Amino acid sequence: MTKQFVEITDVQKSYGSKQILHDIDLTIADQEFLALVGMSGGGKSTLLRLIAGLEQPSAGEIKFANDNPVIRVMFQNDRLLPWMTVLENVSFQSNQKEQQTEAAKMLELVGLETLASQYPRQLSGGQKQRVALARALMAHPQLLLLDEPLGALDALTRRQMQDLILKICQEQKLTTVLVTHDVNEAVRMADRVVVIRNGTNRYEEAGVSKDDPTKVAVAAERVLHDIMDEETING
Ligand SMILES: Nc1ncnc2c1ncn2[C@@H]1O[C@H](COP(=O)(O)OP(=O)(O)OP(=O)(O)O)[C@@H](O)[C@H]1O
Repeated sequence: MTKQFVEITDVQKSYGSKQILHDIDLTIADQEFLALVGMSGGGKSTLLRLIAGLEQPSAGEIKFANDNPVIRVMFQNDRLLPWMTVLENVSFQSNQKEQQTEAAKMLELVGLETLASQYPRQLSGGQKQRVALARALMAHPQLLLLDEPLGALDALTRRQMQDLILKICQEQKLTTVLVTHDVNEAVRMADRVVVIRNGTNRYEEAGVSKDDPTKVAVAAERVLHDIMDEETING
């Protein structure tokens, strides 16, 4: 049987009297790559923040298979510190030799070893996101949460980053949750695509062959249709 990593039961989240999420029931398997898609404002980022423990559910529970799992979040905004070099951003400016060696290793993993002494302003958007990824990996997370991390990138860089993230998640045996507006990206990257609709997870699409563009396109169209299918929502 597949090992579970996160079990989300009957979760609800409200801000004041405004209910954002309800009846969220979702299990994420160990080393699974899950994508969350849905209408803008539908609560995807809220769910990610709940999983990250940055916020608490109003009701229900989120349980992890092991105590105190190491979780890191990567956002659309790279959140790099402009006055620090790439290496310092990744090593948290630690002068400890071990920390620096580890940071250099992480930079190599994301293909940026030659840019260690540059400053964020000298980097392209894609390179900055690689630094952000290296920084997230420094903690050796078991769960990597990606909140639209590639949203600001051009199509080609975005595709390269998708491949890099997939490769690293596989190599590092990470459990990953990706929030994205891009349904094609979700279908292409994830083992499972969950649609958040009307405040809950009502629809799931299993991953398709990532190397078959036709299958990806067909599955993406199906997911898109489901996100927008008002009749099904009300029915
Ligand atoms: N701290 C907060 N206080 C009050 N309302 C909030 C707060 N955070 C989010 N919301 C509201 O919750 C709803 C869901 O927001 P969320 O960012 O989770 O959606 P999303 O699906 O990630 O949207 P998008 O795809 O546009 O990023 C929105 O209506 C938003 O205004």
